[in-house]
Amino acid sequence: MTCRHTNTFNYIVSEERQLANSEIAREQAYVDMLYRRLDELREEAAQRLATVLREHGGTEQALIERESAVARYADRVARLDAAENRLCFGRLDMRDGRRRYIGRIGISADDDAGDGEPLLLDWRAPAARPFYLATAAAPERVRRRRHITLRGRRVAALDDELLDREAAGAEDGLVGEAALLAAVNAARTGRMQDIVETIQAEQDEIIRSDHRGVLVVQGGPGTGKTAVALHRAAYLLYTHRHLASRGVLVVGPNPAFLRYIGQVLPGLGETNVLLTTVGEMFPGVVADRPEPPETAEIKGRAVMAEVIAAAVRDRQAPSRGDVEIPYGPGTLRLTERDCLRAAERARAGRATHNEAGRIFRREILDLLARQAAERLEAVALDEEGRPLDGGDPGGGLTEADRRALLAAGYPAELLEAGPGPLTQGGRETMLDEADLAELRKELQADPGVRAALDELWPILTPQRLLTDLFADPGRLATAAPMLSEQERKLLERPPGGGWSTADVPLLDEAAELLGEAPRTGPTPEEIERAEQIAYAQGVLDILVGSRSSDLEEGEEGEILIATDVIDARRLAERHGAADHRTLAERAAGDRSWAFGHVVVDEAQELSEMAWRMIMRRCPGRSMTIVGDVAQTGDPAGTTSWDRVLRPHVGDRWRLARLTVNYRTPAEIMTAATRALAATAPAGEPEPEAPRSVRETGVPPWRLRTTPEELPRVLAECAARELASLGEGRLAVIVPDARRDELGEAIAAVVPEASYGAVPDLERPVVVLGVRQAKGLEFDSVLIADPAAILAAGPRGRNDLYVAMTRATRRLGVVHPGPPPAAIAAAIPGELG
Ligand SMILES: Nc1ncnc2c1ncn2[C@@H]1O[C@H](COP(=O)(O)OP(=O)(O)OP(=O)(O)O)[C@@H](O)[C@H]1O
Repeated sequence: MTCRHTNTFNYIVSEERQLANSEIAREQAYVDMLYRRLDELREEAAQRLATVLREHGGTEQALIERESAVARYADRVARLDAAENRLCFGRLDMRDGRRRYIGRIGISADDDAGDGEPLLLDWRAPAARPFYLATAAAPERVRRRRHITLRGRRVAALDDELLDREAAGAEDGLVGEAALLAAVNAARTGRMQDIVETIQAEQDEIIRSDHRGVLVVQGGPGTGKTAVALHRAAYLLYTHRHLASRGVLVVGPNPAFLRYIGQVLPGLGETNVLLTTVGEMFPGVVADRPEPPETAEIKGRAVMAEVIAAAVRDRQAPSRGDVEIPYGPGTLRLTERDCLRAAERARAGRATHNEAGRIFRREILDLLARQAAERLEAVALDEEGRPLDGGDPGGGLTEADRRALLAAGYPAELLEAGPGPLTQGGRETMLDEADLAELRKELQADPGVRAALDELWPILTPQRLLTDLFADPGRLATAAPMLSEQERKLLERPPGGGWSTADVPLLDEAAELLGEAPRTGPTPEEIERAEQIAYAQGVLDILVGSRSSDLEEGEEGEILIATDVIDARRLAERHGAADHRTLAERAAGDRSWAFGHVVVDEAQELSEMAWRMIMRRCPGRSMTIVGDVAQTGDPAGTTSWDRVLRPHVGDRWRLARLTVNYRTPAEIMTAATRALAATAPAGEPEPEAPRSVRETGVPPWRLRTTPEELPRVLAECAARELASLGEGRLAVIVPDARRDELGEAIAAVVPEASYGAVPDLERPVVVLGVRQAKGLEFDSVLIADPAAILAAGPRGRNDLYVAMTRATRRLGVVHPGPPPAAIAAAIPGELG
């Protein structure tokens, strides 16, 4: 399918014609009025914000109200600022003669009245919907749809479609062809743009879907999956305002991609959104450790959940025979049965490992305390149970006992006379409950006992669990008998060296089972809070000091002063305890944050373990999942939506499809599909290629070189492409393993080139490893050494397909030696 211009009228504006064109002048007047109103609203919101920021004091309730007003007005200011660029982009002329202007936000003449005809409709409002849906075949009471192009605050062009059947004769469903073509043909900037002006009907359907559960959007390259997912997030935040308090999580494939899409939602005025990669989802962990793909693949398997659970269990009173603990002058003994029984009790409540550990330790300390108590008595009583110096056993220890016990190394506190006798073995003992509690405390502080307890049921952080597991083949063998020896070998590694992306879902899984580890020291927040309280105390001291110096001696104060009604803690709360972090910042630091909606982009890349982690972030299972199983590059990634989703939502998910490619011209799309088909394993169905929205008449090309010459030839090609590109961006996509080497060679010839772990996508040239190119797009793409991309792993063919479909205009391939079959099939002729 290609665009036609049957029923559109374009008003192309040059400086001279602009004034002459009465239509444009009329629209300009309307747009001027909208911007005046926008300025007024901004001014109002900024003033309100400034006023609440100036307020202080008052009750706790007033503080809370003030905080929420600050957040509300700051949000409003951000929204109004975001609307500046292309405030209004459309007009609908309805059959009944009414007009609706469509824009980035809704604006009415009187903001407080809330009724009356709006001056501008938010693109997400139901009344704006015909702008995206109306066609000549189904005009939805629309007579004319007008696209208004603004440059700054000036109307630069108008593009009209008349939606009556006679004028139209159109039935292929593309809406606003001229505006759409202008958008898809525009030079790329390295940052994704929003598509509010040209959303197509099949996309609108998904963006506004009222499906509350899991919505999967499957579509080929360039069909707007990312764009649709982001616009859906903006739509949901607008339509269901309560979502803003839980926020929306967007999970993308890599940091470069997040930067690429990073401004779309703020540009739509939505800020309660956290963008993240899987590797960034465990607070406090930076997942930058490289790892062989085979290891990552094993770590991504669902069975690793069982491995982690077994690894945790293996740390709970492992049966290693009786335990002897040196204590005081003797030894305490725990039998294996004692330990197992305590472990059973600890596990009975289905508590997390660290919570259950508290129960286990209490049980064991009880046992040890009783043993120690018996030993105490043995020292203090003769064989018949009589006190050594004739004292009364029920009445506590005599002075002589005390001296003997102190000399034997028993703590002095225990030898204080307790409140009453304790029965042990049917007879009264010298020690009562308070003594036993004291003994427990002593035991707990004893290094020998602590070491034994740590061995039997250590307090574990996820990091410690995984470090110990991977560092110890014995532990691995116990926890992962379902893996082969060779697979376990791939998991082994010495402690230290940081974390890989595939470790992150395992850490998260472990955190679920372990629960919070009791902290040994204060958190930075607690330290800050203590400082706030100390400061507040200082303020109170000054107040009290000055107040008392005003009073005569003995005079009672009648005037209420601060300390009469408030203490330091509450004063600190009033002035410093408000959490000023944005919702996204708070959510990013909190592993247990439950998001209102989760968007997963390039979802085919996620491993089964990563899905488990993401599902935990969204207990309500309100999700938009977008991806393309034909683009799966990660060996642990998805080949079937049903397979990955079934364990989490059964069959309660819906599939929507996108079929039109807005990025890749037909010539390139055909080549990419041929390359994919040429490498298809036997029995795999023909890949379904999305229909490109346009042809460019520029065929992809390929050039043969030698392995030695590749860096030089590639750099020369990059320089040539850049020169012919003018505005726009060029990507050189290379095998992952050669990214830096080839990046350096290219940068030596083309100094504008950026490469590295997080390259600057706004530079004219960027060199990317093939996995970094996921989800991105460029005006021109050069692919280097396709054979190495294909050979890099089991999903090499998908990676090559992704690389080929990143281009919006031109594609070239440079291959050392003969082309691999996929490239020969895709691009038959070689450049001379
Ligand atoms: N309705 C539209 N109007 C204008 N541009 C659009 C429209 N839909 C998509 N596009 C553009 O098409 C390009 C591809 O969109 P997007 O990146 O969302 O596709 P995708 O399906 O996620 O691609 P891939 O899976 O290959 O990464 C983007 O430049 C996007 O802005």
